[in-house]
Amino acid sequence: MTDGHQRSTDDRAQPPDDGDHDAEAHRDPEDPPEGPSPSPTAEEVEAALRRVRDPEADTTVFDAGVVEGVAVDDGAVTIEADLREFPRESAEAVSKTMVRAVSDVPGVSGAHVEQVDPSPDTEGRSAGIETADRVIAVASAKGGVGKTTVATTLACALAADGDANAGGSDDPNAAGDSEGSDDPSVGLFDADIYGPNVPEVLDLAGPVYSDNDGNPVPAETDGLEVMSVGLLSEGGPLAWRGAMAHDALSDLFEETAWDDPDTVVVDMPPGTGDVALTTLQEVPVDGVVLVTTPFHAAVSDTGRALELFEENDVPVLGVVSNMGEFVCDDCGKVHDLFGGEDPLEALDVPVLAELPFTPEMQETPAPSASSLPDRAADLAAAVEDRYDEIWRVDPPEDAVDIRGLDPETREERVREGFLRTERGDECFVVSDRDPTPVRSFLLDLVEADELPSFRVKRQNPETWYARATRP
Ligand SMILES: Nc1ncnc2c1ncn2[C@@H]1O[C@H](COP(=O)(O)OP(=O)(O)OP(=O)(O)O)[C@@H](O)[C@H]1O
Repeated sequence: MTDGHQRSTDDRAQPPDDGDHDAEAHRDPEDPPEGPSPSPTAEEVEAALRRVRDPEADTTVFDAGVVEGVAVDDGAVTIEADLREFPRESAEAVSKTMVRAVSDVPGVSGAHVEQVDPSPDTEGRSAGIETADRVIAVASAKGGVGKTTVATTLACALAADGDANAGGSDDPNAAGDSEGSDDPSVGLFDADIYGPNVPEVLDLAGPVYSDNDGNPVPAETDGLEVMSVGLLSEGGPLAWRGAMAHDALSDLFEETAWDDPDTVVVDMPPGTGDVALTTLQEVPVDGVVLVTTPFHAAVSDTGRALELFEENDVPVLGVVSNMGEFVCDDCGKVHDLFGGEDPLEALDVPVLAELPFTPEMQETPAPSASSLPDRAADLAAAVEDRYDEIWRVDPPEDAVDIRGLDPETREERVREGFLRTERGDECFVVSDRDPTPVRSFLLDLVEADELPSFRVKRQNPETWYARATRP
């Protein structure tokens, strides 16, 4: 991860403005070796960089102003460069060529490129996924069923909807960006650390900048903020396991500096393994969208994933049935790819969308209403409706409000409220912090092993609702 914001380029070595340094960088190969070469000077390294051409301009990377500084520390070279103007592939190629050129300088033990001048928009951010007003996870029991496709499409459609409302509605209470500006209000977090494909799907590349506190700032595409280990790992395959994966993901959840998003969509790791469980334990997920193909084996695995979410008190918003049919280009006929009865009915959750197999869904989505297929907007609308059905509840008049109270009084109020609730009815608690621990308190109180239901919802970082049904 780069930390360009914390780096000063004022003290960078100034490139020489004559050609003598080329000669300095080239030692005579006939000279007898004198043991390990000493660390080169910044000028020697710069001389090597002066031979690297800018593929976008008829000049060198130095003359084009791409290289902004060079630091040499005991043979380790840091090339400070501004590659933002290059298309992704060219940026990678230029980086590699610069590193190669520098590595040939005697005495260089290693070299890497650091992006300077981070995006200016790093002020006023807050770290941690809980700064989002709501978190929607997209999960699947099996790999390859279209989870990432659905997560990116959903995030783009929600962002496009926010933009449309922010820019085009006269209604100051319109949904979308609560500030009424066109600032990004939707984030996409790629938690699929074993196959972080989101950057590829959205055609995004690193480097990842950091804010003034050193926290990673999401990349941005047309107002959609995106964080992914794929942006941090330079695209190499990730072979993280167990604790390492857990730590990496936890850090990224805690440290990513978002710009006050209304919604963060999380592309979950496939399946119900350790990393998926970590996500559930560490992230306040307000609802999950399950993706499956309508094939009976995939659907029965999806049923197990559904149970996992329910056990963790995460409401299932519904299921997306993906790639169950395709529309023939020639005859226009819809072909059912799996046939037989629809096994999704057995899941007993709303079907939010049935997406056919279509090249349209393989295109790079963008958070723009004009470029997204109608079915993307329909999916977002179905998710919003279902979310509203579950969560947009006003606290009842007799809700137990424990905001701002000391711990003892909080306990007392919750005890009174719960014992006052009829058996089978819901007790509603409003808190200023995560009220999850209330659950075990209530279980002890009524000496039960389980509550018929217990749901926690963060309305915003200062207001949480808990709804507990009395057994
Ligand atoms: N409705 C669709 N129509 C056509 N192609 C699709 C559709 N949905 C997904 N695909 C394609 O199927 C492939 C797998 O999709 P995707 O990467 O979204 O699955 P995934 O469940 O996230 O996979 P993984 O488990 O590897 O993370 C991709 O090439 C994607 O473009």
